[in-house]
Parts: sequence; C-alpha cells; structure tokens
Amino acid sequence: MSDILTLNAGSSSIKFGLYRSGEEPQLRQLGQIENIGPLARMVLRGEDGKTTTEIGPADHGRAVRAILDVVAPMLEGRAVAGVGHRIVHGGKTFGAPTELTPQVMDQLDALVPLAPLHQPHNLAAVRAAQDAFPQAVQIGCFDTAFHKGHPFVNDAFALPRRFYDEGVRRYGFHGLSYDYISGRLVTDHPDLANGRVVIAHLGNGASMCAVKGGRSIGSTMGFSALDGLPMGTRCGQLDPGVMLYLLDQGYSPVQLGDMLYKESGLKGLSGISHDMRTLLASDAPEAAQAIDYYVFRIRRELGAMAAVLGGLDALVFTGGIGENAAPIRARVADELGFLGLQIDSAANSAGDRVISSGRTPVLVIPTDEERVIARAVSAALR
Ligand SMILES: Nc1ncnc2c1ncn2[C@@H]1O[C@H](COP(=O)(O)OP(=O)(O)O)[C@@H](O)[C@H]1O
Ligand SMILES: CC(=O)OP(=O)(O)O
Ligand SMILES: [Mg+2]
Repeated sequence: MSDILTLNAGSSSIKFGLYRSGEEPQLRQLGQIENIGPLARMVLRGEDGKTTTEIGPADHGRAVRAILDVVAPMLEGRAVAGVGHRIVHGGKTFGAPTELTPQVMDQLDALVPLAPLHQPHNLAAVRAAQDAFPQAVQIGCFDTAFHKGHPFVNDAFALPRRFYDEGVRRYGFHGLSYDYISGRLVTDHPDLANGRVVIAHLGNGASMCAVKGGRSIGSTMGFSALDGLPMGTRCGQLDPGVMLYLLDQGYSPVQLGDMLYKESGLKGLSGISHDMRTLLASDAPEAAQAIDYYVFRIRRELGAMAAVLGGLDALVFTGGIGENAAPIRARVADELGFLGLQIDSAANSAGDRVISSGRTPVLVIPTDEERVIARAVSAALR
C-alpha cells in the first residue's frame, strides 16, 4: 500500500498530512511548522497527542525541507504515490484538482502577483516535493475552485468590461476549508446541507462565504486575498481612493503591497501584534480597538450575506480564531437576534460544537483542508 502526502502552505504556517491511500484516505500523521519567521516551531499531532519542537529561524523554504525530513522515516519504506498541494490561486482556468505538469506550473507562476503571500510558497513546495518524490503524482487543489460558478454579480467589479474578460474578477479563497465544512454539513447536519449558511473562516487570513445548497454564492475575498475582513496583517476592504492617495504621496507599488499585505490588519491597527491571542490578552486600548474593528467588519459582512442569501439557516465558525476564540464568537453574534442568533455562553466557553440557544444554529467546526486535498489525490490515484 502507498502513502499520500499533503502540503498546505499558508501565510504564517505550512501544514502537512500523511495518509494511507484508499477509498477514504486514512490519516497517519498531521503536523505543521507554525510561526514561520525568527521563532518557528514544528508541531506534530498523532494518536499519542501533540509534540512541539522549537526549530529557530525558518522561512517557507526551510520549513518545507524540515517537513520532508520528518516525513521520510515515517514512511517506513512505503512509497509516496501522490503529493497534494494547496494552491491558493487557480485563476480563471483551474476549477478542479489538477496534475501539476510543467505547463500547469507555468500558468500558476503567472498568478504569483495576485497572491504574493501564498502562491510563491505553494509553488516552491511543489518543486521541493517533486525533488523529494520524483515518482509521485503531484496534484494541485485550489482555494479558488469552490467559488467557481459564482453568480456574475459576485464575480465582477464595476470596471470597464475588458478587465473582467482579462480575469480581473472576484475569485474568493479558503475554498478547501469551505468545501470541507460543506461536506461536514451534509454528513453531520443534513437538515442544513441545503440551507442558507454563512461560514466564517477566521484564521491568520480570514474570509466569509455565503453558501446556498452547498454552493458558494458570495465571498468577502475577491481578486486577491486582501479584500473583505481585516486579517492578521492584511487590511481587508479598503476604499481604492486610499491607494490612489498613497501612490500620489510617493509610495511605490512594492511599498504599497508590503504595507497592505504585511503591516496592516490587526497588526497595523493595534501596533502590537497580528496574533489574536496576544490582542485578547492585552490591556492596551489599541488592542481593544483592533478587535472592535475586526468584530465590526465580520458583523457587517454577516448582515450583508444574510441579505444576499435571503435569510440565515446557520452560522459556522472555523479557522484558528473561529475555532478557539470564544469571546470573538460571542461578540460577532451579539444583538443579532433578528437573524435568530443567540449564543449559549456556557456552550461557547466550553468549546462545544453547537454554541447557540436561538432559532438559528451556530456551529463551531474545525476545518480540515488536508483531508480535502488527500481525498483529491486519492481520487486521482484511482
Ligand atoms: N485560543 C485561541 N484564542 C484566540 N485566537 C487563537 C487561538 N488559537 C489560535 N488563535 C489564532 O488563530 C490564528 C491562526 O489561525 P490559522 O487558521 O491556524 O492560521 P493560518 O491562516 O496560518 O492557517 C492566529 O491569529 C491565532 O492567534
Ligand atoms: C487565502 C488565505 O488567506 O490563506 P491563509 O488564511 O492560509 O493565509
Ligand atoms: Mg489557513
């Protein structure tokens, strides 16, 4: 029997999964290098719990090599038949898992400017895995794919038409996560599977998706992974006039990109940290204001999505913040009784899966992008 490896390079972490191939891939090991930067650490999650090892300074390249080193002895002589990769941007072309041939890699390289925090790392991971496992099939799974088929009104910007045809569209991201959550609604909450559901993926990157009958009909993220909600270091929705002003003030496009992707969001507003744990623990008024802004924008988008869906049958929280930050969940749903939302504070603090006491269920479902990737590789191998 052969194995499947999944690699998921995010903005601040690289997650991996090792699976035994089969109809439903069987998990052997999950792990991640998190906090990529001067103080990175490797976290391994197995049947016998969680181990954390400080690995010191690591960029994405070193992180992938460390993962490949740790995976090699776990194979115990078995071959890796397939490696599945999260690829953040699939552009206009890629709407389903795709074998990463040299020609496909060239097409994906061209999308790097649209997702500079992710796409280069995703593609570097593909090249490292090709070197490490030259016999394995390499499969790309796209964050944009779940949103393909968005209605035109949520796919377009009101710019001259030619830009839409060129691919300047509202793609949406975190699609592997939304795909996983939608699947869990089908298996665990079949009454909601055909309903009007808002999924809030709140991680280091954050977005929300309006899902109707299992299909994405709207997303807060657009052309790039900058739009929508404020994030750890990304600004979220911004008046384009601000960018014109800054360009006029002498900012270069590169400086502007660095500021919007790396110095904004929770980090920029608080001046303290991009990390929600640090902000929640801080007494500084700037930390409180950054959290206020974060919650305000989520609530605003939630109301907008409920309007677009024509009602709300459930709200799902996922991602590092969505799964773990009870105070944020409580504040998002506060005073939204008109949408049927009422949080059961005991269930919320206890980290239960169902945290509502009102008419509209509020669920916390840990996401599993790795499993979505592993299933795609398994299907490709069959
Ligand atoms: N217990 C917690 N309370 C609040 N925030 C948390 C908690 N655990 C993790 N987080 C937050 O989750 C975020 C990382 O989410 P994650 O989904 O792992 O990120 P990535 O986008 O890199 O995949 C960080 O902002 C971190 O502070
Ligand atoms: C698309 C995106 O923002 O991904 P992440 O949350 O993993 O940074
Ligand atoms: Mg993520």
